[in-house]
Amino acid sequence: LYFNVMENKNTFKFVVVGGGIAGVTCVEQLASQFPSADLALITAGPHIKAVTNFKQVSKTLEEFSVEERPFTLLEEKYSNLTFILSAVKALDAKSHCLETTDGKVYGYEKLCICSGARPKLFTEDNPYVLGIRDTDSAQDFQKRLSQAKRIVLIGNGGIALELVHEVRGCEVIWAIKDKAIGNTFFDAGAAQFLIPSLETPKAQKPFPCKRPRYTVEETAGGTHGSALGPDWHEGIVLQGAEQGHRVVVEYQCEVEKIFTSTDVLVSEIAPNLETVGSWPVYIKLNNDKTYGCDLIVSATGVVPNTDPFLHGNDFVLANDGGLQVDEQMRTSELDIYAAGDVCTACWKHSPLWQQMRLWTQARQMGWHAARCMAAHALSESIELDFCFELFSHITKFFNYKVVLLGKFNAQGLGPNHELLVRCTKGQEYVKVVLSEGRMVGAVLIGETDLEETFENLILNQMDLTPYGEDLLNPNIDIEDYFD
Ligand SMILES: Cc1cc2nc3c(=O)[nH]c(=O)nc-3n(C[C@H](O)[C@H](O)[C@H](O)COP(=O)(O)OP(=O)(O)OC[C@H]3O[C@@H](n4cnc5c(N)ncnc54)[C@H](O)[C@@H]3O)c2cc1C
Ligand SMILES: NC(=O)c1ccc[n+]([C@@H]2O[C@H](COP(=O)([O-])OP(=O)(O)OC[C@H]3O[C@@H](n4cnc5c(N)ncnc54)[C@H](O)[C@@H]3O)[C@@H](O)[C@H]2O)c1
Repeated sequence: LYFNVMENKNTFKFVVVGGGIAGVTCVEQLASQFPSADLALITAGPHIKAVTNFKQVSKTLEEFSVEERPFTLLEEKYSNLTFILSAVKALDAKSHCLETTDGKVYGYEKLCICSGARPKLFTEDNPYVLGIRDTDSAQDFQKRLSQAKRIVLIGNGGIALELVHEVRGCEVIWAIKDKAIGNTFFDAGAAQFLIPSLETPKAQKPFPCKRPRYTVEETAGGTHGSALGPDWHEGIVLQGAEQGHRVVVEYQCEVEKIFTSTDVLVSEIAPNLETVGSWPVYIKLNNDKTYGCDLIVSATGVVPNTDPFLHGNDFVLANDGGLQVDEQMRTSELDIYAAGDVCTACWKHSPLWQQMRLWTQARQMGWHAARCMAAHALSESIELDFCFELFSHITKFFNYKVVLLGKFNAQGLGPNHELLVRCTKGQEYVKVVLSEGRMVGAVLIGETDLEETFENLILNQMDLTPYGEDLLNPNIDIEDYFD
């Protein structure tokens, strides 16, 4: 790729691509660190994601709200920041130039790519299969759900856990590959604790839409801005066509075939079909069950948005399709950094940290990338931030507070670990992962109040062998114990 309009290009000291949490955190940090340098934020939609109410809960645990705001607020705050509302369509890493879909070319001294990720649907181009990613897709889902009597949900991670709890007035067939629900966050024990909540009727509550727009295709076509309705912050109610709430979990199965009754004679493909009705679409699972339904939701993970940046350049990609970054958030191309969902952390991780594509990590990476870009611009160096020492995440599933610390699912530990578990039905589930007597991870569900103490025990790697099972003894005030 060669940009022959080089002499007319606008050049900035720093350019950040993407108005999600990673990009906004990165550009804000740069703007305040270099108040007189020219900076640009290029993003495909008119709204940006802002981190608000940031609270450092403990050394590594953090909580914050995410608000969608018009970009003008950023421009008003930082006089040295230019906001470019367009999508990047090409990059020439050698000449340090970007081209946007409106044909303009911008030069940079240092660039940070924060273009996020998009849903990885288990099947493409099927009008009955949808993914949830942003306001548009969540509202599309809401509309189609309002006419639906039955939906099939594929996937067993964060989105599936949230949806299965929020959808009302519609039967949900939840088909998962695993033996237990919520495999990206929980083990079978925690899943067992949560299962009763699947059937518990709950008060109607809006489903939070947490995602900005994802893709270039949607936004560059000129439709941007139309999707974000006034009720964005109110969330949306996920109500089906009927009353009640029923979830059927189909364990250890995968999708074999999707078909409509016009495709073939349903009875030939699915002789075991229990409910022969006229459904718009049918889904055959490899456990020999077939369900008719109104729509299928694919909550099967994400794929990094790297396409516009790759052609003609030499980025090294990780197995998950992310741009590989080192501990300074540098990609393999000179002066190009990446942060958030688009990148894959390829440095030698601390034994207690792993990457998960989450808000918290998007914020941390955006912030760290900005500090590295700033340091390198001044020919200084910088160390990996402390937040990458220990994985920590606070969230909510099925209305329970959930805290995950370190190797919470004994990831990568092989047989070399033991578990301590304490569980009070309907109230709390506490699991501790120990390796050679040291705490290396924990799952805390409910109001356990243990997060800070456990975080300290994980960080200081104290030998806990002498305490044995007392570690989780509810009659011992563990905080006092370790003071
Ligand atoms: C439904 C849902 C619920 C979630 N819930 C949680 C949760 O409860 N807790 C949690 O920690 N995480 C949650 N996540 C994950 C979290 O939202 C992401 O990890 C995080 O938002 C990633 O931020 P990001 O800035 O890297 O990317 P994104 O937020 O995806 O932002 C990418 C930005 O880049 C722009 N862009 C893309 N391509 C281009 C281009 N070519 N040119 C210009 N701009 C471009 C986009 O318009 C967008 O502004 C959830 C995700 C989903 C989908
Ligand atoms: N509260 C939270 O922390 C929260 C909530 C929602 C989403 N998120 C994040 O948002 C992102 C997207 O969420 P998600 O739930 O789509 O992704 P995820 O990575 O959390 O889960 C993907 C799930 O899909 C399954 N899967 C993958 N391919 C499949 C296939 N072909 N057939 C059947 N199952 C398949 C995986 O086994 C996994 O259970 C993730 O990064 C997630 O961590 C976080």
